[in-house]
Amino acid sequence: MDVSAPKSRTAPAIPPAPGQQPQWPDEAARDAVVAELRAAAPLVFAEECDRLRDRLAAVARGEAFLLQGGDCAETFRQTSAESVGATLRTLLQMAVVLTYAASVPVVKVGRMAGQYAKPRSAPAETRDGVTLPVYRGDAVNGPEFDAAARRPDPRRMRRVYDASTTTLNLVRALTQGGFADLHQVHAWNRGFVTDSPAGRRYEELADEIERSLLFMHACGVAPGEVHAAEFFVSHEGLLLDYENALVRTDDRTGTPYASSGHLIWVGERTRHPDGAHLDFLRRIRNPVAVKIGPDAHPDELLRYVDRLDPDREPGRLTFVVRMGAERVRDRLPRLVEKAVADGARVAWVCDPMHGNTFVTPTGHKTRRFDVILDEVQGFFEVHRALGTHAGGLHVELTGSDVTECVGGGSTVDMADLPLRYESACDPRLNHGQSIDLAFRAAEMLRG
Ligand SMILES: O=C[C@H](O)[C@H](O)COP(=O)(O)O
Ligand SMILES: C=C(OP(=O)(O)O)C(=O)O
Repeated sequence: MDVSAPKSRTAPAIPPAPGQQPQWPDEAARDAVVAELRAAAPLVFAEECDRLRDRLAAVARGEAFLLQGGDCAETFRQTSAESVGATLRTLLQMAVVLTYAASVPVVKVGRMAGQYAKPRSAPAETRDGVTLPVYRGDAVNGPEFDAAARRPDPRRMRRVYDASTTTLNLVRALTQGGFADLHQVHAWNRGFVTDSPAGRRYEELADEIERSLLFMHACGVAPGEVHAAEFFVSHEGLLLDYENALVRTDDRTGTPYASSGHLIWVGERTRHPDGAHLDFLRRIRNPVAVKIGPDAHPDELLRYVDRLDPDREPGRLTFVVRMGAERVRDRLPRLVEKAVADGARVAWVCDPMHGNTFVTPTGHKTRRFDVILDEVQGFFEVHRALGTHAGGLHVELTGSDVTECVGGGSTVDMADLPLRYESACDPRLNHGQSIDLAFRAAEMLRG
């Protein structure tokens, strides 16, 4: 069990994350749900988590690239075969673009089957003079702006478990049952807009892949390897009642694992090195990640390494950097340098979404595609200059043609935002923008 005492380090004091846990109004109901979850079957298994740790070790060593993506906030309403299938297809398409165009193995991880709880900047929101608690994700309350919906309801944690079970069932069936077969590379694009530059580029690449597969078959190479895709799920480990209730001990080793998802991360707002969320990560053997914002101090990163990865084991710890395009070139180098000098063997991944959000005069939270791309570019530049590996991308995206981020392959502009703004929380890249980003990132990776 990973509970070694951290070595002492100095780090600036950051206030402990206040208020990101719901105040459940009905404690007896909370206890009853927690008891149910404690008795429930695990959603993921220790062996699968170990396999992902091995894959992420390759990322940390510079031999592979992580693609992690999905909704900002999953919702119960969208737990459907159509929605899960569209997100999965988008991620498979992006992975194929990155693999083929940059010739690196891509580790595929969804922000799926558990991404139902959201940290928020403010505890309440006001509309037309009425103030209500903020929406904290379907795990806690409802998005509708009325007092009953916004009241935290612990029974929602049971629904998270059920929705995650359904999503995982779909993911497992789709990735193992022929849907993810590389021969379907054209079919993955069916139903999506193909007359955009990114869509056309994808179709060309799919033609090339088909020709390569035919060539391989003609040479007698067995097609078995391309029939299924290895796919993992991840979410922010925010709601500690839920996460603790789903910890299971691995029979093989007696070690605790989070059974709520393969990879669990702690977000920018709850990453206090002495806080309860870090302590949760410290107690589980899954691969774990910490989001790193622009104000992170190098000493803090060393504390994360000491706490979460005392054995400096590649694959155990990933830093997901989300600085904002304006700051990444300036602030990331000293963090990477210090961590490397300390012997950390972490994977470095870029989240180009969370540092680049702004609200339009119409009240839509959005992000500009060019700015997202600029942060990715800055992230690559920093790693190239330091001789370290730009290990992956962490993005909020969906397989639908929503209009939530502006610019990019499918040219959504500000005036389009109200047309299909469907996110329950932050703006996501739509299908075309996601494919566009994959092509651009592949160029950077190849370069
Ligand atoms: O994913 C997102 C977070 O919950 C979000 O960025 C916080 O958003 P807020 O600033 O609207 O609360
Ligand atoms: C809230 C999130 O990110 P961050 O913690 O980086 O703000 C998120 O990824 O959903």
